[in-house]
Order: sequence, then structure tokens, then C-alpha cells
Amino acid sequence: MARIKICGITRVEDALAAAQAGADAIGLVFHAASPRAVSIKQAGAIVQALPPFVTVVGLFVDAPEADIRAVLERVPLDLLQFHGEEPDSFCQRFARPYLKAVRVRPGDDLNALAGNWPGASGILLDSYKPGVPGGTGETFDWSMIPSQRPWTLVLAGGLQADNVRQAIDMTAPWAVDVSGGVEAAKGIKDVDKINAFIHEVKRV
Ligand SMILES: O=C(O)c1ccccc1N[C@@H]1O[C@H](COP(=O)(O)O)[C@@H](O)[C@H]1O
Repeated sequence: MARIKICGITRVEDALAAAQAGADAIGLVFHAASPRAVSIKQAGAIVQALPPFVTVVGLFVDAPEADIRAVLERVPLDLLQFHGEEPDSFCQRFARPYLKAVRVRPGDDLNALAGNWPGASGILLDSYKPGVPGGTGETFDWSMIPSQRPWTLVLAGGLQADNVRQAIDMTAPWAVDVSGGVEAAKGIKDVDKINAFIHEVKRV
């Protein structure tokens, strides 16, 4: 069964709702330009409130190394998600497992692209939209994802309750990642949408 990450959490109550609904991971966005950005203080409060066994992922977009280290000193992140142009050598500097986001464009060879991050725990595929680093709420052509792949797929990009089952059936990801598809407004999650999404993922 695909694991589930609920990303773009900004409030303690949304983190608790995601955990209660059965999410395996939550994502905290440390990218000031995002409407879902959290401060170190907000992030600390969210992590402290979480029950055990929920993985906390910190998302960065071409952040300076010092900024990432400043977050890591204060917030116990389990996993890093790099959503910019960071090379593998940079992603490996933080003594944490990491996901590398790859924004998929028509014609991409995804096995070749994924090979650029040999140190990644997983490759998170997201939709490409010029000028927008992520969280677009848009899907991409899932048929581009090779069924034979020597890397771990985390599928993202425009997922929601009414398309996630088809996405899983087509691509057999290790995990799915959703942000906008379970929101009431940017940065504010909708508990009913979280529950519906997780229900669809866990449905056999
Ligand atoms: O959510 C954001 O604002 C964001 C900003 C910069 C980079 C990534 C961002 N979000 C991530 O994008 C994917 C897909 O999101 P969606 O489900 O299509 O809304 C996911 O990992 C988000 O956390």
C-alpha cells in the first residue's frame, strides 16, 4: 500500500488531523515565497505536538546551506525534500535522508533524470510549471513514469481524493504526496479532504 505524505502543513491542528487520519508523514515548507511557508517557531510547535511514528519532512527550494542548518538545529526533521536545482552533492551534506523533487516536462527520460541523485531515498515527481517551484495543484502525464525503475517513486502534483486511486493503479508509487488537494485554502487543510484522500489510498 502506498505511504502518504500530507505536505504544506502550517497549523498544529492540521498536523494532528493528518496523523489521526493515518498519514505516514507531514511536510513543512521552509520556502518564504510559498503561501504554505512556516517559521522555525511554527515548525517547532507542530513537531512537538505530533504523536510518534509520523515522519517529518522539511521542504527547501535552493536554500543556502546555512539556512538549512539553522532549521535543523531547531527542528528535528527526519527527512529533507529538495524542490529546486540542488545537486546530489549538496543534498547529501545534511546527514539526513532526502527526497529530490523532479518537475516533469514532456519528453523527459525519468530513469535518466533520477540517476542524477544517487543518494536520494526517493525521487518525488511533480508537475512542471514555468516559474513555479511546486505546489501547483496540477497533474502531469503519469504514463511517462517507467514501470521498471531502479529508484523509489514518490508521486506528487495535483493529487486529490478523486484521482489518487487511478494514479496509484497506473504508477505503483512507494508513496503519494499531496498539498493543495487537501486544502480549504492555501496553507489551511480541510479535514474531510484529508480523510477522503487517505481513504482512497488505503482502499483495496
Ligand atoms: O506547496 C508549496 O507552496 C510548494 C512551494 C515550493 C515547492 C514545493 C511546494 N509544494 C510541493 O509540491 C508538491 C505538489 O503539491 P500539490 O499537491 O500539487 O499542491 C508537494 O510535494 C508539495 O508539498
